[in-house]
Amino acid sequence: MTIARHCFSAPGKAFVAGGYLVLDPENPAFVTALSARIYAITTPSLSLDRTLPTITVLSPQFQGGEWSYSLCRSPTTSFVSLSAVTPSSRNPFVQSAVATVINYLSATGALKTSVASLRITILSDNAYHSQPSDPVPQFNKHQLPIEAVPKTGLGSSAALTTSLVAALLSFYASIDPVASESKKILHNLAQVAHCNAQGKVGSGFDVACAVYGSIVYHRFQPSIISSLPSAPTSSENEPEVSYLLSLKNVIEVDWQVGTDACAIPRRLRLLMGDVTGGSETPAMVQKVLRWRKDGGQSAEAVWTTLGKANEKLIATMIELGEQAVEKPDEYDAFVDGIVNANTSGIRQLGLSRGGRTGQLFAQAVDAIVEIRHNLRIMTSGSGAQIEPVEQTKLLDACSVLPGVLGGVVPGAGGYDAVCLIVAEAAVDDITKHTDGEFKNVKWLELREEATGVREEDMHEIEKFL
Ligand SMILES: Nc1ncnc2c1ncn2[C@@H]1O[C@H](COP(=O)(O)OP(=O)(O)OP(=O)(O)O)[C@@H](O)[C@H]1O
Ligand SMILES: C[C@@](O)(CCOP(=O)(O)O)CC(=O)O
Repeated sequence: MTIARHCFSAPGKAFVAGGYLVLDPENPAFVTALSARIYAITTPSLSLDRTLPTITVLSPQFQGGEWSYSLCRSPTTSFVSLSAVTPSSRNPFVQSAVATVINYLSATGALKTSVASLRITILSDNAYHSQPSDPVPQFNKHQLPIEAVPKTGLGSSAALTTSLVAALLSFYASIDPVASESKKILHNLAQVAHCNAQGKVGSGFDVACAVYGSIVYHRFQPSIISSLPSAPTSSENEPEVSYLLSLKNVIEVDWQVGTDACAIPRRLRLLMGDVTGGSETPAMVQKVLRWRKDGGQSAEAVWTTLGKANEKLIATMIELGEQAVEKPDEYDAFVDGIVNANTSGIRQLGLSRGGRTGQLFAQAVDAIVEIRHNLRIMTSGSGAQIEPVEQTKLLDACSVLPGVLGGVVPGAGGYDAVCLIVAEAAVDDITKHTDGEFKNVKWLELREEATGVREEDMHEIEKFL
């Protein structure tokens, strides 16, 4: 008998524009999906003779990467409780993904009465975690538990949760999780599971990007998730029934999230520079929100102007993408000309020639300058180090390199990374800069890959198992 194995993968993210403002559902954020992915491979168990089916998630790249849960379904309420077979090692994201999907499927009636056991193997691209400087194999193995391996900030928990939810939906409900009609359910389940595991309701841009790929994101109202009761921990009929009902409602209702596709236009590249440092996002969010609340009209004016600059960058990227398709000659001629020009040179060229394409390039440069200007006002006003002085120097140094349209501190900002938009043909020369202003930068081999969750060809993956 051949075992039907499947593999679903989801990408990491770069949060290019819209940090903080995205917490208001009306504001857009530009989030691009990256070439770094997390893969979840299902292997069904052949033995169906267990009284309690188990779901085992293995993450063989990390020490102790095995989390196993026995499932027990209440015959009266259909609530499924999980008991950890490996209680000493906890993985909140794995546990939450399993509990949320299985209970949702139990609530809808899609979960069969005799549930088969399942093993899911996780593989994650090396880019998610810091690697030693010597060459490492693809899917490198670490000698430490997952929580102890330093992260690079690409949204590993969102990609993990999304690929796991996709694998579980496919196996237990024969749902094709990557079909466009199922993506809403996949997205909502992954958001609920991710928020529960994180213990907070964030804006959800990382999960949305893992599902939909590169997008203009508008968040959901946080009350959608915060209104969901916590999963009952002792077996009592009434809370179990009401939990399942609420879960089903929350997953199936329209969250009105914005997930329109928006990618970096062809022949341009997103270039990420890792800057060794770290930032505490929740503390920064608190400072920014306090500054906005206490800052009166002047803070509100900065918030609004920054929002307009974000919208301008997004609209420009969308229109440039259209130009690249509809006016390929004009577009290509202009892109050929910017490889030797720096940020202000590209702006000049754009204003003096290049037709609509040139105007759009100049507009992109301006939008990035305006975003950075307002982020710096927010930095000094709030005390949150969004674009700290060191990052200002680095971004300014980047903008005098040929082929650089501009760059920002991604996400919440801080000392983690810089994110540049550059001409593809200039990448090799830009990444040669590793001294002086660039001495703390590690140029990453990542690129944008706009696709969200997808099913992989098992033949390609098999060799890594
Ligand atoms: N390959 C993996 N295997 C198992 N668990 C993983 C894997 N990758 C991530 N996780 C889970 O996600 C947790 C990391 O989540 P966390 O939110 O701290 O990081 P992140 O999503 O990468 O953050 P950031 O938003 O800064 O990019 C790990 O401790 C682990 O529980
Ligand atoms: C500040 C914020 O808008 C972005 C945080 O992004 P990151 O964790 O730095 O990738 C918070 C959020 O969107 O949840």
